[in-house]
Amino acid sequence: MAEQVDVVVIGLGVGGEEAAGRLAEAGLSVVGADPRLVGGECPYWGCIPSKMMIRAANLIAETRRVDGMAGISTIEPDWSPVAKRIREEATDNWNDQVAVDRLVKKGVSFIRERAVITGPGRVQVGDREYEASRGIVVATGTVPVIPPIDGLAGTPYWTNKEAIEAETLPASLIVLGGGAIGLELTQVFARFGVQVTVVEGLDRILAMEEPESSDLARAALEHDGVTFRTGVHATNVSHDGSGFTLALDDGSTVSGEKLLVATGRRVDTKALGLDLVGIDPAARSIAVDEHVRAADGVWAVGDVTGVGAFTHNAMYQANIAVLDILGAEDAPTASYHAMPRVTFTDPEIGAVGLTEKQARDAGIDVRTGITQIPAATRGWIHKAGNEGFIKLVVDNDRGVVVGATSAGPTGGEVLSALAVAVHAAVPVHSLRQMIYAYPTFHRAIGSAIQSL
Ligand SMILES: Cc1cc2nc3c(=O)[nH]c(=O)nc-3n(C[C@H](O)[C@H](O)[C@H](O)COP(=O)(O)OP(=O)(O)OC[C@H]3O[C@@H](n4cnc5c(N)ncnc54)[C@H](O)[C@@H]3O)c2cc1C
Ligand SMILES: NC(=O)c1ccc[n+]([C@@H]2O[C@H](COP(=O)([O-])OP(=O)(O)OC[C@H]3O[C@@H](n4cnc5c(N)ncnc54)[C@H](O)[C@@H]3O)[C@@H](O)[C@H]2O)c1
Repeated sequence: MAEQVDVVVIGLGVGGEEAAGRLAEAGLSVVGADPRLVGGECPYWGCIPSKMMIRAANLIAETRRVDGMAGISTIEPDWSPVAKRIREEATDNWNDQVAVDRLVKKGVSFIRERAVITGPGRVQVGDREYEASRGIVVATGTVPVIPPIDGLAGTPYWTNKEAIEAETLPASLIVLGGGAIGLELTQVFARFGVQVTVVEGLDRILAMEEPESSDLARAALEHDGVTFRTGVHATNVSHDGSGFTLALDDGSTVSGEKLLVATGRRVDTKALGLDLVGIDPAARSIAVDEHVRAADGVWAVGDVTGVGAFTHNAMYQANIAVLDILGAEDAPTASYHAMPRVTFTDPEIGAVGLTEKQARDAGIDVRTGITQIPAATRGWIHKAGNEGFIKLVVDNDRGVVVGATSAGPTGGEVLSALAVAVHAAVPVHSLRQMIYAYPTFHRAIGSAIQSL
């Protein structure tokens, strides 16, 4: 006999935790199911521990910049305080009791089990079945893509999980995939003395961003001692007990003590019962409308929607789902035209909205402007580690910025002004008249506008 509840939330990562907690606080009876840790990827194997690692690696880099500017510095990098901080401060040694208690205090019935949809409004969680009168929220996130390369499956390769959990560092590391995960972790490990080789199948790293961003990231990481192999694919992987060898399709090989696979993420919804509610279980992601509805009585939020694999997107969509489920009069609708993203390399590479190519492909009459951070007063003052640029992509017909990149020291913070401009479609002539404080990094936005 199915138990009656208002809502079942499947998956309690960032998106599901937010949706379940808010719905319970609003007075609904909510069951939240997750076989793993409440909070999901971001606090335990993603954003938070990786940014702690980046903070430590950036301290090393800043210390190395002292020479010639503030004296002489020496530094002996040591991974142990980083591994300790990740255990003690970030993840409670991968224990989610605090998060579980917080969720239960909000009124959510938490079950540490995998959930499966068994029909419209019906969900099986472990050995219990629920009938959800108000709806089901699917927030099951993604899992790492493991490419079908000969030999790889049988080897002890790392994904982000093992990389974040590392207590000691290898002497050398091969990173397969030059996207956000690969590059952030590459720079961390390189700054701690690991010999890193990045193997990227496309002809440039960070390929979803502007070509200028790819060039900047590559130059910065090469400065950290990283070797890049772009435009090549691994055809075979072998592990001899002490290290990995990748055979590449140009006939060469790459060797390293460890191998990190960072070749993207995929949804894992095949066994979720989605077909029973009219959703294609084999699709690359769960398609959602502007209320993040996926089917009658089903909402989907976060990475599983394929809109943008970012914590801020999971939170954004969770809010939309919550207000729609509650029938709020002024429930917002989703708009992704100003999706911000920051790759937390040093220099940070922030971007919002469309790249120049995406804008041209969309048929927009594009004008671009670019300014270099070292040429801006603050960049010149900053000197060591000042590399970066601001690039604007303007829709000529509408006279608004539809995309922007802010790369450099605090590039992710400088992005905020550009995100407002794209989000609110602030006219370019208005941005041109603004006063930009002197001598800030964000004042370079004014120079980029002048260069249009
Ligand atoms: C190394 C790394 C660094 C990152 N850094 C950033 C960053 O700096 N900024 C940023 O915005 N994003 C970052 N991300 C991405 C961010 O972690 C994700 O976008 C975010 O976690 C997505 O949240 P989610 O709720 O959609 O899914 P997840 O956090 O993946 O949670 C999904 C949950 O669903 C559960 N689940 C799956 N199937 C079932 C089922 N059948 N029943 C019950 N539960 C199920 C899983 O166990 C999991 O706990 C990073 C990711 C990684 C890997
Ligand atoms: N700072 C952040 O916000 C942050 C940080 C980390 C991750 N994330 C999120 O996590 C998602 C996943 O990150 P990711 O870096 O794994 O994926 P990604 O899609 O960003 O990059 C994967 C890279 O691997 C390459 N690749 C794929 N198959 C390959 C193969 N067989 N050989 C060589 N290269 C191959 C791709 O061309 C691509 O460049 C990102 O899209 C991002 O949304 C965000």
